[in-house]
Amino acid sequence: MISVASAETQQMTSTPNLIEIPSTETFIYRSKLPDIPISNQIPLHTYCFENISEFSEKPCLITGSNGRIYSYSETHLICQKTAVGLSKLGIKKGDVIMLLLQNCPEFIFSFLGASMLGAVSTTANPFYTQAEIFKQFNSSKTKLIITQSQYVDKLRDSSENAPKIGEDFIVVTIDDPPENCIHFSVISDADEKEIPSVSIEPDSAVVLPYSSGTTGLPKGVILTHKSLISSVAQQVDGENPNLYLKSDDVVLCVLPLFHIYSLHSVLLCSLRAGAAVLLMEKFEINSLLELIQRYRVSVTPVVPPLVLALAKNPLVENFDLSSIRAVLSGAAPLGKELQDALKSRVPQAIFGQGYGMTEAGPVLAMSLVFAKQPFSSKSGSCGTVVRNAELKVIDPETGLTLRHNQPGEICVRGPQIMKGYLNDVDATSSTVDVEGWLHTGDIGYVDDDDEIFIVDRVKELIKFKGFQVPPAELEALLLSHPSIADAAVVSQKDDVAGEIPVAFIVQSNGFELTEVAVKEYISKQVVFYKRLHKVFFIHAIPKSPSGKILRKDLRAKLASSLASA
Ligand SMILES: CC(C)(COP(=O)(O)OP(=O)(O)OC[C@H]1O[C@@H](n2cnc3c(N)ncnc32)[C@H](O)[C@@H]1OP(=O)(O)O)[C@@H](O)C(=O)NCCC(=O)NCCSC(=O)/C=C/c1ccc(O)cc1
Repeated sequence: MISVASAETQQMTSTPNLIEIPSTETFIYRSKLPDIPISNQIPLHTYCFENISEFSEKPCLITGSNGRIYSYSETHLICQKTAVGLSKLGIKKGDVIMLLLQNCPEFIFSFLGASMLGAVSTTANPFYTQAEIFKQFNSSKTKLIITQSQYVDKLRDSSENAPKIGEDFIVVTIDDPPENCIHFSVISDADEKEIPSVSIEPDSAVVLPYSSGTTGLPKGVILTHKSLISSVAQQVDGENPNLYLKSDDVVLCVLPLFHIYSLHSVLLCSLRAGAAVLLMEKFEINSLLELIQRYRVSVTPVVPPLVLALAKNPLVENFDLSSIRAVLSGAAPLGKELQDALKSRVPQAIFGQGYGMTEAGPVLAMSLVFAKQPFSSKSGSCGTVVRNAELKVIDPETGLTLRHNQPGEICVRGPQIMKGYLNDVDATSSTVDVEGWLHTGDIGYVDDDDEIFIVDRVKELIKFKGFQVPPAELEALLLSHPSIADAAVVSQKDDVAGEIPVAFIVQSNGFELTEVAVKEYISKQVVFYKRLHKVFFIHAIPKSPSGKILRKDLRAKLASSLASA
């Protein structure tokens, strides 16, 4: 639905002899679903468990690895106990804890327990290197880390001024605790009656994921109680929810909870709706299929590489996937051929895409095929804008809004978007403008049926299997190499991963460097998905007069070298 909103702000002056510029209309897209009242003035945990009396004895969390099932009442109780346990370790309102965990029940107990104290969880990939973990640790001012014992070695930095476990921060492990660490049971066995009473403002942070946004290095994205509640409500609340989840649904949680897609659209949406969440620590096709069959999984939020695995792997034929009623794909574009290939294997399921971005809190658009009273949707579309929000498409040069079918930068506004980047006013103001519009850096258009199609990206970001690879981070590492004079990292299309990072390098005079040496230099310092897949040696990095890397030129170079190969 399109509505013509207030005329764009014009600089009007009272000087009589100035020519008046005709006002320009702003075209704003809204959901086909009506706005709903959203109770976003309460804390996130209260909102998630608000309807718990309707399903308190139903399964809430199912642990795929050992079959342990936690009912809603049990989950709620352990979250409260964990809140008390964390507070006994000194965690209080406004403090940050780091969840360095794969998917497991303790992730949820800790996240919601911290929320109950008004504390904030920063989420991180346990595969991060020591340097990556400590960057986020220092930036977020983490006081306590919850992790698994196998990752504790990475938290021991022997350099002199580095923070030390037990002295400068606390480490809690969910399995046997190594030296100076505390077992999770110490916090989860606390007496829930001792829960401190805290007043939590809707605008206070509850989660702090890291994202590089449209440009630069990873930054802490402040998502508040209000923003996350709004985003969950936009999906699952109202008489005709956009993403209709039922309390007898079993929702697959194989995507990592340390990213906002899974945290929001799998966990929080399921909790609000009373559905069961099936937790898988890591993706492995055989156990995934076994678990879908055993627990009659009905909703599967996925990313395109998982669609590929399910569509192509011959093992799929050996399992009963008839329980799946909905397949939601997000985080990267899903091609029609791939969608159709999986559709032929699970013909009873509805397919659709969601469009999210950490900074957008996260969901901008969701396919209406998932609504309780659904609308049809075209393959390739990533949905229509969520309710209680506005979306516009602007010409990146002029900032003027574009109408149907004209590609431009997608912008979104609503109560769900981030409060801002942590301690980074400049990055915040170049992402969220003074009128509250979040500029995504994605180029797309809205068709005549109000469906959104993403066609390109103005942002630098590379997405490997849905994971963010910020080129600026790899470029900074490359430039720290003594034999590298200049460097640029861009994406190359890839059938399996979607995109892979490749580097263009200018060598310093007189030094000989090999592709293997450059790749090794990077892979030692970064998590697996940021590794370079190819290195090209060139004489100069193409740059604009202001010094900006001309990434489009490099991508074109790449495409032509591939074509001639
Ligand atoms: C499940 C995937 C698709 C595939 O996993 P994989 O096949 O294991 O491949 P990986 O490349 O990830 O793993 C690399 C290696 O790490 C290994 N590994 C891996 N987990 C383990 C392990 N727990 N132990 C031990 N070895 C391991 C794995 O086995 C593998 O080893 P190797 O085969 O030797 O290379 C994985 O890539 C993945 O989770 N990707 C999704 C990332 C993601 O969630 N992104 C979302 C960002 S936020 C966003 O964009 C929001 C959008 C959004 C959109 C819509 C919405 O509604 C809301 C939001």
